[in-house]
Amino acid sequence: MDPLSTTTPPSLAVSGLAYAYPDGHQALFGVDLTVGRGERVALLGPNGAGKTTLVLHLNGILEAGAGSVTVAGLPVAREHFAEIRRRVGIVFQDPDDQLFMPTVREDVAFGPASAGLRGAELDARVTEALTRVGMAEFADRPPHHLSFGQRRRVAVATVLAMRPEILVLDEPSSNLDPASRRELADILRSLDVTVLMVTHDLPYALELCPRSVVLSGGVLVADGRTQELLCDEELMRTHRLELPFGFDPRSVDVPL
Ligand SMILES: Nc1ncnc2c1ncn2[C@@H]1O[C@H](COP(=O)(O)OP(=O)(O)OP(=O)(O)O)[C@@H](O)[C@H]1O
Repeated sequence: MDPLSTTTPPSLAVSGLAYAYPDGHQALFGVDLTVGRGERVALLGPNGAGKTTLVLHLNGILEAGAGSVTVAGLPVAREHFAEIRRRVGIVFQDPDDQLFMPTVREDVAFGPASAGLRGAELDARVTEALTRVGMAEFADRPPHHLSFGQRRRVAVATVLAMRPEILVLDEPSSNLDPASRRELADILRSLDVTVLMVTHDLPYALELCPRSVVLSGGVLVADGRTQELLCDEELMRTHRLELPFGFDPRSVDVPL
């Protein structure tokens, strides 16, 4: 056993997190969630469950009404925002929300350059991130000349270039054709990083994430092996989680 394992803090620790929007709508009720280093966890739940609200607490876009969030032991608090935003890399559903520079290279360099990296170190960081998503040969292309699937991979690279502690993906498989979907799954599986993936695509969750948690009505109602949760018919029915017609979660070879 790794002698550090008892002392290294988890990538993410959410404790008693509650939040009400300014209009009074209570979106989260005392959520507890711990994600260990290198885990890949799917965050499942019906529309309006509070998934986005939870994610927006991870890098301080929303401030906890009660409870706490820490990332690798560092509290998500105003005084740590710069470091927290480096540690928590969020890939939004629409890559065009993240790509705004004239070239792919400049987009990927933007974060590390803002953090002070320069010259050869910056170039190496950009190349490393683009190589990890299989987009190195596109470095000098304008992002808007790329396909949607390629832009999503570049959006992942912009986040990886910051060497995040945790990669948070919002619906990573949406709008991808089957080949791009599989390629992105291969990329995500190859990364040595903690992943929290918000998705309604249950087969994708099963393929990529050994563990899932289910949020419903602002409450974390299940936490376990993805395959077991997807086979729990009552859980699935109660929380409006539906598998595609004819899809049998038992038939999939799942990652350990
Ligand atoms: N700005 C806001 N003001 C008030 N209520 C909000 C606001 N944003 C979201 N909500 C409410 O908070 C609850 C949780 O919303 P949230 O967007 O976190 O759900 P979600 O699980 O991400 O849903 P989806 O799967 O549809 O993206 C919902 O009832 C939603 O209507």
